[in-house]
Amino acid sequence: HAWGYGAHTGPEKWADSFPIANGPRQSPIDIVPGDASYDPALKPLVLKYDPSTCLEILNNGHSFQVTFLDDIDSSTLKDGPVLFNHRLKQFHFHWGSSDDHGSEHTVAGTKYPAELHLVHWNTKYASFGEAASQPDGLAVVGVFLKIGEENPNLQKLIDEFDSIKTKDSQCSLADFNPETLLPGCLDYWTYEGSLTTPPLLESVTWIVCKEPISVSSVQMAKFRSLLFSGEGEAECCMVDNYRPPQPLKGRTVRASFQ
Ligand SMILES: NS(=O)(=O)c1nccs1
Ligand SMILES: [Zn+2]
Repeated sequence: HAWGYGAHTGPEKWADSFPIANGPRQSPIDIVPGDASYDPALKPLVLKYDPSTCLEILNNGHSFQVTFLDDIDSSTLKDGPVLFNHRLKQFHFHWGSSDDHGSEHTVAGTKYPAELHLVHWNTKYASFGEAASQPDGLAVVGVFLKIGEENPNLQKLIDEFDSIKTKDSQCSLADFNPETLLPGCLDYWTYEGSLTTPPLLESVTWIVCKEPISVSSVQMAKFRSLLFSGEGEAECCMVDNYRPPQPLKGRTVRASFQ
């Protein structure tokens, strides 16, 4: 039966179908700033996004996701810890059932109410699918959400939720600029990890921003009004769609800042 976040399908069960769940470079992790090593050779992140490449917003039964046209180099990630150009494929979120938890990465044990993932693939490969099977195939930028001021840019996505309430629903989304979801400061931690959802492939260079963006408690409640369940099925609120931190297994976390 398909993977999920419920008692019988959740992260503790994923290894049954995806044994890499117990692999050497799994994500997320608890980032301990005191243990991270500042690397002066790390370049600033260069993120250039083109809003016209935004295609649609969808509910895939695990999260809500905004997908981008990735057949040309119009929304890209360069520099930072990566050696090659990467193209934006999609972004999505993970969140909790209340404001005191929900992020996947944690910072010295601190949990945020949600975490944004901007998923990019290395254009030295032909497609996302091929890149996802390579150790240097993907680069995911993680941004924490912290309870505070209402976020007008997130609100543009929340305003579409009535159209994507149930699993496998989608609607078109034009001219959304993901740059509006980035924090002002792009200081980051970086480490070699994996997808945090099955198939848990160990192909991700993680780039986790130190500075969170804001979200209001009311906006978080609207995230929780989405459903894991499909139309006509018993309603199951989309909450706690996060994997907990995994063993570091000797990996080094580098910091782009002192
Ligand atoms: N949560 S994640 O960004 O690691 C991801 N999982 C599957 C595709 S992208
Ligand atoms: Zn994710």
